[in-house]
Amino acid sequence: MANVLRNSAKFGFSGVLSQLSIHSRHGRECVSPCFSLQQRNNSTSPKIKVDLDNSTGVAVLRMQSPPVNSLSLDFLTEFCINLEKLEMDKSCRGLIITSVSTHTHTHTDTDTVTQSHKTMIHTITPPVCVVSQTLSKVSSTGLDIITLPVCVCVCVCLVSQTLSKVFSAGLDIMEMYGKSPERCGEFWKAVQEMWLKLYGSNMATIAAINGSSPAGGCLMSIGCDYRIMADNPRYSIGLNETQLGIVAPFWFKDTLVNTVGNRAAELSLELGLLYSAPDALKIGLVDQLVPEDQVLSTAQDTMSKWLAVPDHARQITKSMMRKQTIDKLLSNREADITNFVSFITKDSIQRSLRMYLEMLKSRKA
Ligand SMILES: CCCCC/C=C/C(=O)SCCNC(=O)CCNC(=O)[C@H](O)C(C)(C)COP(=O)(O)OP(=O)(O)OC[C@H]1O[C@@H](n2cnc3c(N)ncnc32)[C@H](O)[C@@H]1OP(=O)(O)O
Repeated sequence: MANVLRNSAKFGFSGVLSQLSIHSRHGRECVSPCFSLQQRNNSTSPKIKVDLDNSTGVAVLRMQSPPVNSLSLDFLTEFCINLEKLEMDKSCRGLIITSVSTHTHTHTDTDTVTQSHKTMIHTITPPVCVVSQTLSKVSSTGLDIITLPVCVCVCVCLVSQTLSKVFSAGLDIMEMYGKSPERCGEFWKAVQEMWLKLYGSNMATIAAINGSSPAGGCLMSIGCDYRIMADNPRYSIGLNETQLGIVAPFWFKDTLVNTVGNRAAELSLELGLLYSAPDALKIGLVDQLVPEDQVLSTAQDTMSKWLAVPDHARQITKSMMRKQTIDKLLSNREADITNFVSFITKDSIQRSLRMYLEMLKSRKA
């Protein structure tokens, strides 16, 4: 019984990890050094960074895909792989999803070198910062220092692009514009997968929304168990699909109805409303507003309350609340993909997307 949700979500996509891996264009598994004794299972990859704190059982997943954390096929693939890894790790009980809080995006690369210096840190004017470390051995007399050449890790941080103040700008519109039906189908399957994994997760999940969160970004937020949003007048959240001339599918709608109720969802979806943080709180689209610099710490404090509830009781209850919604997509996945592909590839819809993209660009000018 305790695994109803997990089994339900896993049924129908066994071997997803391997399928997703071959879809990834980057396909780079993350190997990163351990910087903190508290943390393990850490991974650093181009679009997502995950830190699991072993002492609390809470993982923080940071989206770091400039400029706006849009959900491309590559991003979704990486997201699902990370989620699956955490789901399988029995020591991970809670997941916080957020966007990197700085304006800079970090590319991390690793290399091994041999050196004969003591520990040292070079800070070179951005964009390059080199950190290197070696081991030295002091003789028993304390007079001779035998410096051992050792393999050390060099992290090269390239400040390459700026990440806007967004949680996620939603689905990557470029994945839906001018693409072949096959590619659109592959993309949509990854969108489904992201939602199935998140909405059906056995972990307690909290969205720490530290930026705007339209459409697919909102879906990701309402796929979590709890939402904490930065109280910043610049940020908005909602399922605004109709504003793009497209239609949110039934499982986006169901997730919204489960969160805010039928009437608010109806208004919200038909008008494609994007809510300010206070308005989102008013309709229950988010659960709590806090000053921007407290979003993550509040999520961590809140998570400890969620984890105080015995896992099995929380998981069975979550399953009871969400299983029907999940099963509806599981039993209609192929039809949903077919619908999406035939809808999105229509000339009229492609024209709407082009106009929307032009509008986004002209707003900048
Ligand atoms: C049956 C079909 C169902 C499909 C369901 C669809 C779900 C979706 O999620 S559709 C995507 C909906 N998303 C949006 O409407 C958000 C659009 N973006 C924005 O409103 C803003 O970009 C912002 C508020 C998220 C951030 O604003 P700002 O910081 O001012 O950044 P810019 O607007 O200048 O954007 C920078 C850069 O990024 C491009 N971009 C923005 N959003 C997307 C996106 N969703 N996909 C792809 N690209 C996106 C934007 O065009 C800019 O590009 P450049 O001009 O080349 O720099």
